[in-house]
Amino acid sequence: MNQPFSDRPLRLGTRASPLAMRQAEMARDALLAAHGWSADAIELVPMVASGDKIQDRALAEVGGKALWTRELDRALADGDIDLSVHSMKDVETIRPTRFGIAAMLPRADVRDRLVGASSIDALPHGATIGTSSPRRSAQLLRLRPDLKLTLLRGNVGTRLGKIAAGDADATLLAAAGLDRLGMHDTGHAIPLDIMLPAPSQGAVGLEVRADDAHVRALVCAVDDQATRRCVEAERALLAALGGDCRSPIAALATIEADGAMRLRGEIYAMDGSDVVRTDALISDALTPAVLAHDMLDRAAPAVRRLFAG
Ligand SMILES: NCc1[nH]cc(CCC(=O)O)c1CC(=O)O
Repeated sequence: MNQPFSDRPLRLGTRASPLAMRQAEMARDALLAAHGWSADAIELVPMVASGDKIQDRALAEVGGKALWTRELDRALADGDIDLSVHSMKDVETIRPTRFGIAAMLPRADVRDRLVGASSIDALPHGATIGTSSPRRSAQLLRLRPDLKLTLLRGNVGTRLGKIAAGDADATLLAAAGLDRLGMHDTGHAIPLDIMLPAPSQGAVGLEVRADDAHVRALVCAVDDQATRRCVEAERALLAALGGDCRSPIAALATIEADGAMRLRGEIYAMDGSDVVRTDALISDALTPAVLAHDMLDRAAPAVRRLFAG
């Protein structure tokens, strides 16, 4: 088959931010290559998400991850687009059952990068860090209680501009986003043993209507199974914790040399004063949900009350 439909291109919906557009192009290129289609077989449909219109308040205050997916969801449900491309990190753990993630692209660098200093240790005493992420705030305060946190929102480019303008001394950004925007030399990667990423960081997902077997089959061709397994485990941990984008939670699953899956997770008190960690090989008995419940059992009240699990 040398085209997705006999009479029209495949319509791929995306947020309109530069990073989202770049990720949509990656998804498009992967689909074109997998099927040997010519460029006109796929049409990109950019949509402005409500989350992109709200720049002045903490995202957490105004309604969570649905802000990033609402417009795309409506277009997908209505058939205006055939699939939507998401940063998996921004996708709610519980999605409408009428949709399904049919593929994940190979995962990028999962680490965070510090922009404005060469390392967390090198930050001056009392430095101001701009972020809107409860996870990054808690992790930074855990390492450096002297740091001041200030809200920094907007697209990657906007945030970098605010650092350059002196709104804060430094910020943390996902290496994946910087790399995809061609900013390979921006910032300094924080080692994973110092800072664990957000669940799903660095993964791009392609979502389809669950009842659309034709598009699902087309999209499955670009699925990276190792990425999918790992991201599903991280999302299962997040779901069992009852966490959302307001919860200070980090998680990373990796496939070990022998094929076993290692899952690391951390939940924090908002001010970093407390942390509960897990680091285990996943098995039939030791599932992400079991690890989540064990973490909550061990958590002090200040941590546990942040989670609904
Ligand atoms: N919440 C915004 C967001 N969603 C996905 C990424 C980066 C790309 C990724 O993690 O896959 C970013 C920016 C950031 O955290 O620096």
